[in-house]
Amino acid sequence: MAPLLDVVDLSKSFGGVRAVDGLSFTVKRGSIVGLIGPNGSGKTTALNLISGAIPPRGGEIRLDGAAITGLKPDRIVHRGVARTFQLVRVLGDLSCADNVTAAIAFRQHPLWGDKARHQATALLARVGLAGRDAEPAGNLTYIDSKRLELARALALDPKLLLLDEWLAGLNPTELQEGIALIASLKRDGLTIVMVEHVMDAIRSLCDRCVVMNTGRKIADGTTAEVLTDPEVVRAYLGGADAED
Ligand SMILES: Nc1ncnc2c1ncn2[C@@H]1O[C@H](COP(=O)(O)OP(=O)(O)OP(=O)(O)O)[C@@H](O)[C@H]1O
Repeated sequence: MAPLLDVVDLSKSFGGVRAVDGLSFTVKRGSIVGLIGPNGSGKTTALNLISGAIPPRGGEIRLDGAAITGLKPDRIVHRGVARTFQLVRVLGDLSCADNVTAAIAFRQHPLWGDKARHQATALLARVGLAGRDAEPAGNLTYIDSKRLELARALALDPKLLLLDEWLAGLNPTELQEGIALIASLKRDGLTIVMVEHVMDAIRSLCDRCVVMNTGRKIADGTTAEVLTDPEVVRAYLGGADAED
């Protein structure tokens, strides 16, 4: 079967910095791929290119066989890509339910009124925020604001979910809950690309990993293969960037 996501020779420079330099990889439908590498290796830039936040200098991105390269973020959402951000983005003055209904209005086939509210309630429950509909988002703890941001991404009804360090900064108990939640999204059929430094999460969730260093791909394979690759160990796992 054709891959859900096909990234071909993608490039982006900022001034003289080649943030993403000839990056190619594919993501099979229903799989979780980890995008890993040291700080500044180009991972977030790659997510920004796939989600349309910034246009690439060169290369192509195909979703379900159709090019999405250079489309505006709202068009890419409509094609089926949603994301979370490294620094959580929720609307702090609005209730949790209103945060999710606002996102539902941006999907390709929006829902309104009661239908949107019911869907928001279900999505909040899905991410572990059952019964929290009326709570102001600004009152949430760090993990709960991450859960809410995930509900907002799911509200866009994606085929492909991009997670930018969604598991960063969680305590050990929260981390296990977060890993279980992401695993349950995969069981529901979602395809996921996750930028992550938390090695426990990468080991337990990712079918494959793509490793970047200074904008280039240095390894691509099953998680077990990649994490024992001598070049990966030298560039990343031996350094201080990976978290146990
Ligand atoms: N908007 C920008 N303007 C200028 N340089 C940028 C910009 N965004 C990223 N860069 C540079 O591009 C390179 C790749 O950055 P990027 O944030 O993609 O790396 P990363 O692998 O996600 O890092 P981290 O793990 O720290 O989040 C870095 O050298 C960074 O300084």
